[in-house]
Amino acid sequence: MSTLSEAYSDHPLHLHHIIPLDFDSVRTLPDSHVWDTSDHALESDDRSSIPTVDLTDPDAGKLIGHACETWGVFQVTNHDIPLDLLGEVESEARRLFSLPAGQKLKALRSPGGATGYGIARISPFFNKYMWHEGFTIMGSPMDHAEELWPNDPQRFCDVMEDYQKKMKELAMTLMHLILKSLDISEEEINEVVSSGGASTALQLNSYPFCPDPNRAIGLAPHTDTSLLTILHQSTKNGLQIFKEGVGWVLVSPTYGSLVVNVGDLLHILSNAQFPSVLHRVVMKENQQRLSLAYFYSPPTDFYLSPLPSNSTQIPLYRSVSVRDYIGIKAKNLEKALSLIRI
Ligand SMILES: O=C(O)CCC(=O)C(=O)O
Ligand SMILES: [Fe+2]
Repeated sequence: MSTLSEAYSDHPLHLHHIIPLDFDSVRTLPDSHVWDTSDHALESDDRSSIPTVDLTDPDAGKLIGHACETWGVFQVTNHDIPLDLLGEVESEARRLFSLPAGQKLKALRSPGGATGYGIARISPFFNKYMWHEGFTIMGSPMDHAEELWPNDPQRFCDVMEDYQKKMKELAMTLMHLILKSLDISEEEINEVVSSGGASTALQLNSYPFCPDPNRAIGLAPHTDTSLLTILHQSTKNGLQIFKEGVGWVLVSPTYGSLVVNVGDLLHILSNAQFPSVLHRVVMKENQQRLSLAYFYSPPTDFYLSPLPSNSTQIPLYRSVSVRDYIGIKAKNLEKALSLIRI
């Protein structure tokens, strides 16, 4: 079975699309990082209507299905992820990003690699750089942790592995509820969501203190490639989602709740019933912001097509393997979905 790492190795990046700026060394915003931010403050005050679903609610499945259909994003509470663990992962991420730039570069993602330290994978599609540094983990981060902390790599690994295990369970629970809401049979659900096979990645994101936040962007607008993404944000604002007919809506961090968003693969599976939500990170606060994004997808050799419960409808997308879709997205970014549209 091919892995997510192999899927990314087919699309190597240039080093200038991997190496972050040494954010501590600059006192003014370099021209390379200046964006047109004129619409960043144009936020809808519809924020209170992003649905929040209590996972212990007997109607959780229906509410989640409705949220996926109307918003493509919701917040989830009572998710069983210990708040202490969320705090520990955040503090380990903070410890990592606080290292001197030279130290972080020891764990730099390789050009054909998928894991390690580097800037956002969407960077090659933009002519300016984002005010962002990230660290990608798939399974054990031991190799990179040894480069960062030769004397004490274990603590980081233990926390990250525990978090990925719990996130995977939560992602599977959510996927079951979501697919059930589409009237998919248990058998078909188990084909998509099986504990043995999944492609997952944990992305630690840091948006460092910025000398001129009003002219910078944290993360440019994009959709996630995953089936779904589960996001924890630190206490700082910045994440906005785009809702058709409404505009950009701020998703304020709420203590203890996680943000769940539909990605491209679930959009395809739902035959476009669920929007793959466009989102971005704007620089709203004059302090570092952290987020932890967990991406959940089927195995890379899994073929996705709109699910049979939608067979009364005309399928809007052709069948595509996860690996091939990752390739199409790596080359075409936001045009990827239109390229597999029937
Ligand atoms: O930092 C955030 O709130 C969003 C991160 C994100 O969109 C991503 O990692 O794909
Ligand atoms: Fe994202």
